[in-house]
Amino acid sequence: MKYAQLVMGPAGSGKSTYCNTIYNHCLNVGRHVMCVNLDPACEHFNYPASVDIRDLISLDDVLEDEELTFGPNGALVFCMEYLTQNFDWLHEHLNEGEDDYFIFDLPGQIELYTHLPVMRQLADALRGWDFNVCSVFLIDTQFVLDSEKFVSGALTALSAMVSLETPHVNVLTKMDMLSDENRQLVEEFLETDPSALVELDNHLWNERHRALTRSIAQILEEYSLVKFLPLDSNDEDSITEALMVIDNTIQYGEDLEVKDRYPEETDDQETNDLNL
Ligand SMILES: Nc1nc2c(ncn2[C@@H]2O[C@H](COP(=O)(O)OP(=O)(O)OP(=O)(O)O)[C@@H](O)[C@H]2O)c(=O)[nH]1
Ligand SMILES: [Mg+2]
Repeated sequence: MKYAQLVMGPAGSGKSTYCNTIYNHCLNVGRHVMCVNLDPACEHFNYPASVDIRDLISLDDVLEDEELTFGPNGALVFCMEYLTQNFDWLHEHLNEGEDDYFIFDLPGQIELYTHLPVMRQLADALRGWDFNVCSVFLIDTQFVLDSEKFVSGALTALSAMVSLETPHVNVLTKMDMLSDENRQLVEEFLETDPSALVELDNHLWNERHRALTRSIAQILEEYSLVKFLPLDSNDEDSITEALMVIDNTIQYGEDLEVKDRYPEETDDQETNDLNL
């Protein structure tokens, strides 16, 4: 088997930073993972990319083409559709071997996940090449502090989950940016459920639409979409914990000894307990 994390989420939610954080963490613990940039519009990222879509097609290629007349969003969709027509290129460049683990940095345009088929086609192609695929949906922690934003972020995550049909993990990014007070609020939220969050908020819109938000919260609970992993990229323990949940979701290392998965942590009882 081979393994793939599809890192998705709204623009600016921290996808490229997450890829870099996981890459560096794995490097530090002696574990081999590879990053793939599939954002044709990106200008900069810090991880070394094993494959970069811009070698196939970049947003600028499309915007500068005299025969194509797209704005930036149409051009991005064009690039992603071009990728789906050139999956052979991707497969050849991944050149994956047994047990290889890839992290895919994806674009932030949300329509790519919610109602265009390209991401589903990518997930299907990877599954066809014997990858275990897991969607890692990133949401900025600020969203959780505001129930309207939370409902909208969670529904987008749900929509991606339903359309991709991959195992799915939600990650709350930028935990390091929270004040102590807000961090406590988020931690309380992680232990409660969305309906409690909706009840807590006395915003005017929410007062008027309480029945609607309550129903939405109920749907989120029924789909078990209430599980959010907090990630503080400055805290190694937080990264280790989030990665462990994602690895379990992706079924990484079920055949490997714990010592091979976490080379420096074989004596760590907590690690062993969590993987039983
Ligand atoms: N403090 C802090 N800032 C973060 C974190 N993750 C991302 N950022 C910042 O948020 C901004 C967006 O991060 P990116 O990683 O580029 O987000 P992205 O989702 O890849 O963005 P797009 O590719 O444009 O959709 C950058 O300024 C990052 O430095 C984090 O964990 N903590
Ligand atoms: Mg990015």
